[in-house]
Amino acid sequence: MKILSAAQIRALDQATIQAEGITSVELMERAAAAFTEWLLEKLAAHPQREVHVFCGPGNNGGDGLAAARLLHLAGQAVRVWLLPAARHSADFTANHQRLPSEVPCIELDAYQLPELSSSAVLVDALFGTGLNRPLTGVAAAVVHYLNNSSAPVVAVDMPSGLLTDAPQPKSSPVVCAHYTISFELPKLAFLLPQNADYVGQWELVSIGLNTTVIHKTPVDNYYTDLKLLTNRLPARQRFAHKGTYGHALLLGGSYGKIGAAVLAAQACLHSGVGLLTLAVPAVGYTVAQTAVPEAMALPDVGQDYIGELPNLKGYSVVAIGPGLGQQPDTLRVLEQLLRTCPAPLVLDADALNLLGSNRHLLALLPPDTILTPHPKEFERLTQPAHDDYHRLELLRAFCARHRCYVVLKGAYTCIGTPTGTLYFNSTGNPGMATGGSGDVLTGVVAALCAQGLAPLDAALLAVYAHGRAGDLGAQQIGQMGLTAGIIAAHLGPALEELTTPPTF
Ligand SMILES: NC(=O)C1=CN([C@@H]2O[C@H](COP(=O)(O)OP(=O)(O)OC[C@H]3O[C@@H](n4cnc5c(N)ncnc54)[C@H](OP(=O)(O)O)[C@@H]3O)[C@@H](O)[C@H]2O)[C@@H](O)CC1
Ligand SMILES: [K+]
Repeated sequence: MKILSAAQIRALDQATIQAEGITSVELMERAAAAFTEWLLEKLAAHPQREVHVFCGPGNNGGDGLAAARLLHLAGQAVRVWLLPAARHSADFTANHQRLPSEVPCIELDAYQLPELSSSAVLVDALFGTGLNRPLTGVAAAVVHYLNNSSAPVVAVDMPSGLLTDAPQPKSSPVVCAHYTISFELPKLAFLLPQNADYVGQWELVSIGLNTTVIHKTPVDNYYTDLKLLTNRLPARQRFAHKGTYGHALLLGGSYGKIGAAVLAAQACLHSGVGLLTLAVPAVGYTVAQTAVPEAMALPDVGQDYIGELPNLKGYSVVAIGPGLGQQPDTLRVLEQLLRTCPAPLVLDADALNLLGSNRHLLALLPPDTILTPHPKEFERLTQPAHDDYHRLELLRAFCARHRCYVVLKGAYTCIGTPTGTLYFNSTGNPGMATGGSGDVLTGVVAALCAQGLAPLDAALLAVYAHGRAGDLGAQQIGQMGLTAGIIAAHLGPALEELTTPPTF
């Protein structure tokens, strides 16, 4: 799915109106109907709750007015509160006029805001994608009022006060919605941790915006869904043998952290790799042979940490990092690897920390290398970010400069590419915030690279499948009970869902 800017969304609305020969009020009606349908479904179990719709002066307020009418027509108790304004949009006015006279519609007074019961449901239709400056005056007072209410708040399209694709000034109040019901496509603001308290749980409802125009709109940001991943993962071939699916070399583990290497290895094997060699320090040899008998174990000369680079001949990918430690000898191994690796390279965890504390080595990164940092590891490679938007700028610059792919891990893991396009992942859950989860991801990325996938495809599919495996695991034992091992165990079904079946 594409992620459009506020300006592009406006243009798309206009293009849809033109292409379909409808009026903008008719498009607004679709938006209001989709929102109302969502809300009525939520209210089905609590039909006695009164809905209070807070409307601003633009089309977001128009959506609110139209939704209030539709809720009333559906038999729902509803009340409208209007923000005082000098000007209103044409579609606001049209829907204001269409509001049945039985629906109470009252202008808000900052000094006398209504007292609402906690059983009420509050709809925030103050401002949407047209916000162009911080909220002040009555609008700011209403936002504070909504945020202090004990009733649930449902935002129409955007929580009011939040900008669609840029950070809002610190002084600007923003509605903290419990739910945000947004139209057609996700907004960048929804995907960043700094906005989590504003956006709450977000959902998309379709209003039939023109697919041809969406297809033609150039964007820098994508939200990775199943459709975007179609045809990227080939089905396994009938006459395949283990050589068909590549040979991965995984270097990791140190005293006390052999488990990280083991988890990465298990994930790699669950992700379709043909052969796996697991290079660990001597202390981990028996562990590796026992825990992952499917892999060939390669004991290092170092007892507690890796101190020597194995012969790299014959491998289709090399991954290094899980549980690696940051010993000087290991740093030398990493440098030698960067200088000599003939195969695609995946760097994670301590391999990234070693790079972060020896930044001159970044110049040695082979093009198309995949790095899988969490935000702290990424900052060690670049600089501290002022906020989540700045971090995305740093990500773009880093990937362009080093011609690499960076998998920036988080709730919506973001894959940066050398061309500047960012891909935000849509799968996964908070249960995956647990030790070893990242090691599992490294194993999946390595396995897909070993199978000959291009780095972008490998990164996109691995991140999606890893999240999906976490979701499947959580369905069975809940988010609290999720462990990295359980994520690894669900990779098979997750990847199966992504596999392209043979054409009929
Ligand atoms: N047909 C369509 O296009 C569809 C659009 N849809 C809906 O429209 C929404 C976008 O509507 P929109 O563009 O009218 O913007 P919106 O967010 O309502 O606010 C703009 C108004 O607020 C004002 N204003 C701005 N900032 C302000 C501030 N800080 N403090 C005070 N005032 C401020 C600004 O006026 P200004 O004062 O700048 O002249 C203007 O009057 C979108 O989110 C979706 O919900 C759907 O129905 C689908 C079909
Ligand atoms: K809103």
